[in-house]
Amino acid sequence: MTEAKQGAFHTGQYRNVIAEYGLASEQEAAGRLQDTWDQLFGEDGDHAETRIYYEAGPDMGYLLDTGNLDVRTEGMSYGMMMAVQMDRKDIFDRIWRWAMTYMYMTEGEHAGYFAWSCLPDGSRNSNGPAPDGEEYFALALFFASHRWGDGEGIFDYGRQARDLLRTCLHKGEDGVGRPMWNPDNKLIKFIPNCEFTDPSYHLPHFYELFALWAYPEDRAFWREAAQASRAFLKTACHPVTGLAPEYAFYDGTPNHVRGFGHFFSDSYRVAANIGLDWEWFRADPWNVKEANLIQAFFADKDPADLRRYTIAGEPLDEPALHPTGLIATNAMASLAADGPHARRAVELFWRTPVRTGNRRYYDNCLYFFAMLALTGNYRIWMPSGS
Ligand SMILES: O[C@@H]1[C@@H](O)[C@H](O[C@@H]2CO[C@@H](O[C@@H]3CO[C@@H](O)[C@H](O)[C@H]3O)[C@H](O)[C@H]2O)OC[C@H]1O
Repeated sequence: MTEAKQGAFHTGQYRNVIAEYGLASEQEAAGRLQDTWDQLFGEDGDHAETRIYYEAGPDMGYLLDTGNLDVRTEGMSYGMMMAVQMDRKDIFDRIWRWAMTYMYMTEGEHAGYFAWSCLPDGSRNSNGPAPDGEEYFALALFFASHRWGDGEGIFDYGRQARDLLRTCLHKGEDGVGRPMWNPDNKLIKFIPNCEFTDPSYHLPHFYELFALWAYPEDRAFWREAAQASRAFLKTACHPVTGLAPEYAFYDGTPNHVRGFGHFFSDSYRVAANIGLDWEWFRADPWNVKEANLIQAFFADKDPADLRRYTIAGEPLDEPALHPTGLIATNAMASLAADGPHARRAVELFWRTPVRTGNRRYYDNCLYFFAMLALTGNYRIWMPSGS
């Protein structure tokens, strides 16, 4: 196996795996993507059973965690990434305005970050941030800047992204608060006030782009962060099953605090991230091996009986809370996988509908990302003229 490339540049290629596998024509795949969007964003019909996006007044909107009845930076930043990929500036701006109005903190220890959980009326459940939200906000803002151009104030997307990333790295240098990335090992933390991590927060393919577009003094950090996260993931993912825990220490060992040392909801995103990193950068052949391992682990698992697993692969006595999300992320791994299970994982996803019921939010977020990615529509938006 070769070493991960330093400062890899993007491939610029976006496979339509659905069409490639003959599951649908390109036109049918595009139609399914649009239909999925409509179901999640409540367009072209009510879609009360499937939607996760709701308008709030004349110029705002939010994604609701329908299981926890709150609005999370995770979902809001995902919604912005979905909207920019779908060229929906109207919805992007509504979500961003809601986030800046209710979630953005201007005072206290976490000033400059976003409160990770609010009620739909905008009141805060917590004044703490969750770094996965900030990293998705930042890249969605850069893509918006490049796709639509910068506006004024909070709609000066590029500046908002750069300022946010500066806060994420430099917070605490004046003695107040803490950074979201550990300055020494360059790994993202689970929350600023802790010294462990969440493998699913590691997005080296985002950091490669932050290294191009952050303030110049921060770019070297992001290049190193991409390398550090790729190296970290190798330690966190089990060498036989490929499964990662929800929380891990910086050396990759599972952190079992409050039961988060097993393969469960957060962990699913690792497979999707591995796939997209490979699609965008082809930086490290380990992604291919890892995607193959995860898909091999699930090859003999009944999709109707997915469970919580130890990372060694022992099933625990608890069903998966988000089986549709797991099917989606395992399929997205096929962007990298070249093994015998890559096709089956995508076929299973393609015949799985979006989720209904009160736990649908997380599943349907992961489902939409997989639909974007597997139809060749989860793209890097470069600055115009580059
Ligand atoms: O303790 C909180 C911590 O919980 C928070 O993490 C966010 C919530 O969990 C993560 O995703 C969830 C996966 O399980 C599904 O059931 C939920 O619907 C998802 O929201 C999410 O990635 C985290 O941002 O972070 C802040 C800590 O203080």
